[in-house]
Amino acid sequence: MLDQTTDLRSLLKDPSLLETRAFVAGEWVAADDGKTFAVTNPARGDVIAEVTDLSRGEVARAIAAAEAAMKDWAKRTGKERAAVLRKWYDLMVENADDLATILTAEMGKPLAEAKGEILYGAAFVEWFGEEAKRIYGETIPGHLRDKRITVLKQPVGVVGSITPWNFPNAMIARKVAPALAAGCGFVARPAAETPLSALSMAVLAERAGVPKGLLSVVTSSRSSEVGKEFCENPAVRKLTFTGSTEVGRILLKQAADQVMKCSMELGGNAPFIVFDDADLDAAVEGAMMSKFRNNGQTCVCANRIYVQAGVYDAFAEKLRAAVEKLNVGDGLENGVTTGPLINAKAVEKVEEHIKDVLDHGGALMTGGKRHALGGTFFQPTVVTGVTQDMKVAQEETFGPLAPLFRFETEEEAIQYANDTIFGLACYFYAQNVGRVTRVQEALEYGIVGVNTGIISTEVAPFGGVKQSGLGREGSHHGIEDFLELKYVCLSI
Ligand SMILES: NC(=O)C1=CN([C@@H]2O[C@H](COP(=O)(O)OP(=O)(O)OC[C@H]3O[C@@H](n4cnc5c(N)ncnc54)[C@H](O)[C@@H]3O)[C@@H](O)[C@H]2O)C=CC1
Ligand SMILES: O=C(O)[C@H](O)CS(=O)(=O)O
Repeated sequence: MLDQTTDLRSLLKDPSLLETRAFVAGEWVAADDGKTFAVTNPARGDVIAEVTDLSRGEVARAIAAAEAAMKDWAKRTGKERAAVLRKWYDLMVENADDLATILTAEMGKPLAEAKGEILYGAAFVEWFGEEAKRIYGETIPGHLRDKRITVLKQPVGVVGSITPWNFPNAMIARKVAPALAAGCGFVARPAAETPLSALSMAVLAERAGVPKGLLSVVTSSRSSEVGKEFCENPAVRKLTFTGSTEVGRILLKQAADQVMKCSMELGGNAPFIVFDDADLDAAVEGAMMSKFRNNGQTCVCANRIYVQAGVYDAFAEKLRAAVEKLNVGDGLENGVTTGPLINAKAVEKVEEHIKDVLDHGGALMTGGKRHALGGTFFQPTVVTGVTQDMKVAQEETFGPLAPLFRFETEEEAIQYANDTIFGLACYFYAQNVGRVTRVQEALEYGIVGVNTGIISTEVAPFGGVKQSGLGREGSHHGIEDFLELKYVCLSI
């Protein structure tokens, strides 16, 4: 357990994994002006570390080092790059327990979920290490007898990465792995709430043999300053961002001045549809996993649960029973299924959505209030009688609130589900093959879970349509965004 007297290092098998200095140009550094920012444990509010707080000028140094280091790195063979990534993967797996403890300490998710995230993040490093050996170009039959056409795939250049607090390991891994596999340099700016996970990844990257300067982790509380450096520094040729659509828009506007390649993994508003031919027990299990994973703090969480009229009451009752079995507590405690929310603002968002439902005719089925543990703990909540005009239908709650909407027909469900500016993930439960085919084709989303509430894997393309983002991460598609195509026309 963490508290004022128990230092996080004392919980680790390898205390050297807890780094609080920034990793810049291959060196562990304090800020030039000595500034630091505090990292707190969300379960208790205790400060668990003071981390280097870099300014924009120091970020520029990291970018310059990445540009210099990638000259040799890009010349290495795919197999050579693969060997380094494989070693990094092996070290992540060997140290998974410590990485998970660090992650739970700064983010709050239960240790079992944190361990799952570490292995999920490591899987991207393993996957793209393998992809490094398969960056194939092509030859194209010439358009004239004396012309020979080839297409080369080359690294895009230095990559700037900005990631959120909710998956402080996997969101970086999902970006850095394809970037290094492609031959790029990489500068990561993790969320100020959760920098320790990124720093622990860098400790292991150094041990794995990632060349000095190729990878930097620029910890900073000044997110907009770092974003501007990424968008304005001519050495940066690619920006990869995971976070809210609001911030994604800001970054896209900033990146436009340099016509910079951007990958955007943004907000969601996932519908979860239960048809009357669904396996209800399976649907409840899927809803629980989709809605309450990471305490509802994921961009692919079920944000709206639509249930066909004929099974609405039965589903609602089963869901209530399952929700009331959740065990809310400190993520470092064994058996806890649901940790704290990341901060007070997150609690206020959940309360605002619940109040709006109740003020407009909805009803509380279970939960609804701050948890007796205090702080940012909140009761897992189910509300019923929710309609499309309520806030929770249009905004991402990002917390443990399951709002139930009733619908009559398949057409109505599809219309409601698509009635949003977002298009990241959606889910539905049905068994009729005609319905499954029609619905999966009609839903306007980048990811569709059919009879499952969990879709996260390194082998599939993760990403959204509409205002949920640009590009895809993971799968063999995921490396393309870190490569440029070069067309060579040879006249003989
Ligand atoms: N599509 C996806 O895969 C994911 C989307 N999200 C979305 O992000 C939101 C929650 O995560 P948050 O971290 O609160 O999102 P956020 O968008 O506020 O912050 C994300 C990251 O951007 C940084 N940032 C904020 N303003 C910036 C600026 N002007 N310039 C540069 N960097 C800036 C933050 O410090 C953080 O590191 C939700 O909307 C959620 O759906 C979160 C995780 C995954
Ligand atoms: O940040 C997120 O919410 C993640 O992208 C969700 S997932 O990759 O773990 O599904």
